[in-house]
Amino acid sequence: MRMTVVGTGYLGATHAACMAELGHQVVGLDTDQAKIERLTAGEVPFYEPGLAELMQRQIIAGRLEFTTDPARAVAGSQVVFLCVGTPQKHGEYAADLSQLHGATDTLAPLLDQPCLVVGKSTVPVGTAAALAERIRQLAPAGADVELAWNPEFLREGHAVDDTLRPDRLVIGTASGQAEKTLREVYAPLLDAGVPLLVTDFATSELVKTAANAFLATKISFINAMAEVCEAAGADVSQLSAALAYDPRIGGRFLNAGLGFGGGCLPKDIRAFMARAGELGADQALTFLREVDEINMRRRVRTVDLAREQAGGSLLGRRVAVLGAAFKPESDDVRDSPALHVAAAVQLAGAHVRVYDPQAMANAKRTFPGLSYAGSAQQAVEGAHVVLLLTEWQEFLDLDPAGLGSLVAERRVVDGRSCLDADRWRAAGWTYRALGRPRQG
Ligand SMILES: NC(=O)c1ccc[n+]([C@@H]2O[C@H](COP(=O)([O-])OP(=O)(O)OC[C@H]3O[C@@H](n4cnc5c(N)ncnc54)[C@H](O)[C@@H]3O)[C@@H](O)[C@H]2O)c1
Ligand SMILES: O=c1ccn([C@@H]2O[C@H](COP(=O)(O)OP(=O)(O)O[C@H]3O[C@H](CO)[C@@H](O)[C@H](O)[C@H]3O)[C@@H](O)[C@H]2O)c(=O)[nH]1
Repeated sequence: MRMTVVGTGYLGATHAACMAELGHQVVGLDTDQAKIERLTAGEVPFYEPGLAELMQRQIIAGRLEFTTDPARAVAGSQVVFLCVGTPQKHGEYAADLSQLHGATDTLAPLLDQPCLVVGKSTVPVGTAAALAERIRQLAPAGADVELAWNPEFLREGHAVDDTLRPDRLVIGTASGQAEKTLREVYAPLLDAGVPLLVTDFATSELVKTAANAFLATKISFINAMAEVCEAAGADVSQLSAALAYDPRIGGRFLNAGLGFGGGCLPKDIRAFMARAGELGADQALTFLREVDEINMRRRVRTVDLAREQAGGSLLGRRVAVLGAAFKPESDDVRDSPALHVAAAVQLAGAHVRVYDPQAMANAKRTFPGLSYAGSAQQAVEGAHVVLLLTEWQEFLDLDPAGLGSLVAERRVVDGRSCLDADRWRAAGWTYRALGRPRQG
């Protein structure tokens, strides 16, 4: 099937390559000329394991191409996926839908043949219904251009696998024809047993925001427990491990630490609250404000721990920050807790040096005022405190004894509770982690 993927960022580039992998003829469209040039050359403009190889294979096979030309992109397409960004509005909780409206206003007038537009971006409930109406008005093919909503659940760092082997597919549509088309698009996945749920527009939009709200709540729940553990002298890592044995609770998304960031969870729970308010259902989601606040307090508490480790003041102290990405296996620094903490520690008067295996370029662009090192070893040289803020495998593999010979003082804050505390203590380090006792 010939299809267009509009927006070739973290979601769209992955989706385009994976649709080609399923055997479709795919054109990726973006307004960013530089991005399209890199993609055309088979270069993925961000770090996502396995994506470059897949993309290059599909380009060579002639199933995948990229363009900035909207008319060329949609010519002859039976399906147009919308994968543009829906960031948080500046200074507000609500989602900024301008990319979505911009893409629709450009593309709909070009749709003069029957086709299916499929929204994948994360949107406030009610967006799809309004967009369907707008597309019908603008498209020369009128009612022959249908809309379906097909939210995406992929995680960065696992994007290819999550797209080719999703837990489920959700399709919001009122049209039997739209469902039939999407069943064809995803036929190899459905044949492999991936569950498909067909809902109305509103439910499909809500499944996505509810899923992210639940995940954020689970993380903030365990981080709230970490606060109590700190007050009571208990250990949140042991608590979480014990809770995980109950299959009704489960151990995933129960890692206490610096909390959630990235281009999805923080902005999605805020947009969800804003939309619920518009619908008069704001009371239903007041707990998400607490979820957000618990999460942001983890960043403040990490700076406090750094200060404690520095002997009461960060002024003039050298602090190494290991990690800049919002999570490992990604170069994404959108709302990165690691960089937030690094900037706050610098603001408190410390000399900060940051290192990340993949996110250096994005970090430098976003926080040009921070200093950066070329390796973990370079970052920790002469440091009074080491902050581990993103749990890259490279950092878990560090030898605490070897690292200890490079620092001025062996003091570490494990912001992700991911290091072997006993091993670090045995190598002479003062080890601190959120929600865990000083010793033991
Ligand atoms: N990143 C993820 O892991 C992920 C996962 C699931 C859902 N989502 C959702 O998917 C959407 C996209 O997220 P992302 O992380 O890929 O964002 P992104 O910012 O990386 O990518 C968006 C892309 O859209 C392009 N764009 C903007 N306006 C355009 C237009 N008019 N025509 C063509 N291209 C245009 C931008 O240049 C950019 O390349 C968001 O709604 C997000 O919430 C993201
Ligand atoms: O136990 C945990 C698990 C995660 N995190 C943090 O939570 C954030 C988000 O992690 P993750 O959900 O793995 O990353 P994303 O790639 O942002 O994926 C989320 O957001 C996407 C965009 O909406 C959805 O598609 C995914 O299903 C959803 O998991 C990161 O900062 C993690 O460090 C924790 O602090 N503790």
